Amino acid sequence: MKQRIAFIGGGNMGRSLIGGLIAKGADPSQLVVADPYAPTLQALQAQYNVQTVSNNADAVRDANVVLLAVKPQELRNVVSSLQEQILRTRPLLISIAAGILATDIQRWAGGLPVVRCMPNRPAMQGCGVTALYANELVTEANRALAEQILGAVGATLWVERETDMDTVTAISGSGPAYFFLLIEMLEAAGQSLGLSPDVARKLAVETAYGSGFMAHESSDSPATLRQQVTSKGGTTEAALKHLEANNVRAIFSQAVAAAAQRSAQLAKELGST
Ligand SMILES: NC(=O)C1=CN([C@@H]2O[C@H](COP(=O)(O)OP(=O)(O)OC[C@H]3O[C@@H](n4cnc5c(N)ncnc54)[C@H](OP(=O)(O)O)[C@@H]3O)[C@@H](O)[C@H]2O)C=CC1
Ligand SMILES: O=C(O)[C@@H]1CCC=N1
Repeated sequence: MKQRIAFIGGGNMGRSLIGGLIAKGADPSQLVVADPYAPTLQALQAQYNVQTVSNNADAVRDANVVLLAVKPQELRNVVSSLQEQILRTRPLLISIAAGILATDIQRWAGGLPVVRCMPNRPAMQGCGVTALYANELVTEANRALAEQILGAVGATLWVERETDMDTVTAISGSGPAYFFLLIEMLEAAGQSLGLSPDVARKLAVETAYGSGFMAHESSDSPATLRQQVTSKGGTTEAALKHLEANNVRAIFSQAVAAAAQRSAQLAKELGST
């Protein structure tokens, strides 16, 4: 069957998924995006030639998949206001919202099955990773369809316990921001030690790219790869000793825990009523 995917929300993540799908060969005529902000729609139309509408109901009319890409705070209103229509057409609902439980979305949708997932922004370049969760209402066909869509823009995996989605969000959903911060910090450090901004940026970005690529391709663990860079009595050892002495691991672990806690808190604040 030819898919018709309606994106509700054309912001950062909606755009990343649309861009990634089109780069992987999706036919733009299969994608429609709804967003209240006209310049967002104009930019998506100009860049990807997808159909754009300002009204969510128009977007879902002929869709067999509705991909919910609005902020968690908007999700209940968005889904509830589409309930009557989607109960008639019965599309597969896929939510990428942080925190919000599949059962809550399902209830707001009048009982339709929902695949909850957590992609990340590198989906835009086709190298994202998405963890998916499905409860018992979701059929094998629903699972296969969700996996096909998210799998077009990167790796996919399923988690069996919904509570794991909070951790997933903290690791891979938010994760690109941690790596971007590291790039920013390397760049700033290079500049403060006298490199020009261009040189510092290029060194930081290329190093992140090369390291990520190497970690992806290598059969060695990240720890082994790190050790291979760290010559005894050398420069890397000096840097890593400083980081370890200042509790970099504990700080990082606490930061990731804070993200996971926020995901769980979003579910409580915005759902389950
Ligand atoms: N950013 C990321 O890296 C990731 C985000 N997510 C999840 O994706 C979702 C979207 O995040 P993100 O793209 O960053 O957020 P953005 O704010 O960039 O995008 C959300 C878009 O939805 C639009 N919008 C607001 N209200 C409605 C509505 N009623 N109907 C249709 N569209 C609406 C917004 O318009 P306007 O700006 O005018 O309000 C905006 O363009 C969130 O739930 C987030 O948890 C998941 C993985 C990664
Ligand atoms: O920061 C957020 O809440 C969203 C979810 C994961 C990435 N961005």
